[in-house]
Amino acid sequence: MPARLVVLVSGSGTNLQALLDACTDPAYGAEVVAVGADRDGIEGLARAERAGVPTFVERVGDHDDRAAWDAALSEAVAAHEPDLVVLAGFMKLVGPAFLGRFGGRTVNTHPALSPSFPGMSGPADALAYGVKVTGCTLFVVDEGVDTGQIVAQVAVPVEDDDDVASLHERIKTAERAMLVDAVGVMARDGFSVEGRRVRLGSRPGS
Ligand SMILES: Nc1nc2c(c(=O)[nH]1)N[C@@H](CN(C=O)c1ccc(C(=O)N[C@@H](CCC(=O)O)C(=O)O)cc1)CN2
Ligand SMILES: NCC(=O)N[C@@H]1O[C@H](COP(=O)([O-])[O-])[C@@H](O)[C@H]1O
Repeated sequence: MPARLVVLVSGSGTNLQALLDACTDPAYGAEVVAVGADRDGIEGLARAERAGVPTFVERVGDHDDRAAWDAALSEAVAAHEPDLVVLAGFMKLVGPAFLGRFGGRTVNTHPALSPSFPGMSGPADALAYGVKVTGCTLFVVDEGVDTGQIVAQVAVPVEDDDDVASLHERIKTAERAMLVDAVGVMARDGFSVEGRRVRLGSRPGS
């Protein structure tokens, strides 16, 4: 049985598209069973619809408070019975209700080499700092901001003439490959977390 993925997005969804494309190969070992978002009208949702994948939207403003939103998001995700939840450009912090249900099996892709440059502007912060190498990180989501245990990282050079857009595009090319590779291994072979360390391929027989 392929692993069931629920993917959460807030924007253009190119990382989601990479997963959708990978999942067309049965050997990949996973299927995207639903795509959720915190806002309407984004290309990420359109990509899911074109692929025939069910979608849902939970907007913070439609709920009494952040905790109610977090609970509603958790319910919407749970309805699709995921094995793994992938935050792929999802620009909201998930909270205690979500992590109580999906903690340890939710991963987020981030456009910087953690623990450097957490938050919503990783490429801009790396450029402003003047680093010569940045990259992308896939990590297991915890209650902090980009503090979870690291599953995979790929380094990306910063070029002298980069602006934020050119640097972010170079990172995103590496990020899509990293995401597809790591999620595929997690889906096929399992993973375990011991302290800060993530071990891939911990399923018996893998
Ligand atoms: N509990 C966690 N949730 C999420 C994490 C995480 O590490 N722990 N990673 C994020 C993605 N992220 C950057 O990597 C990130 C996303 C959003 C924010 C943030 O402050 N968002 C604001 C709203 C901004 C907006 O709507 O445009 C908010 O949540 O109120 C910081 C970091 C995925 N979630
Ligand atoms: N802090 C979260 C964050 O910065 N996320 C980043 O948003 C982009 C989404 O691209 P996509 O919508 O084309 O997949 C990705 O680079 C992702 O890492």
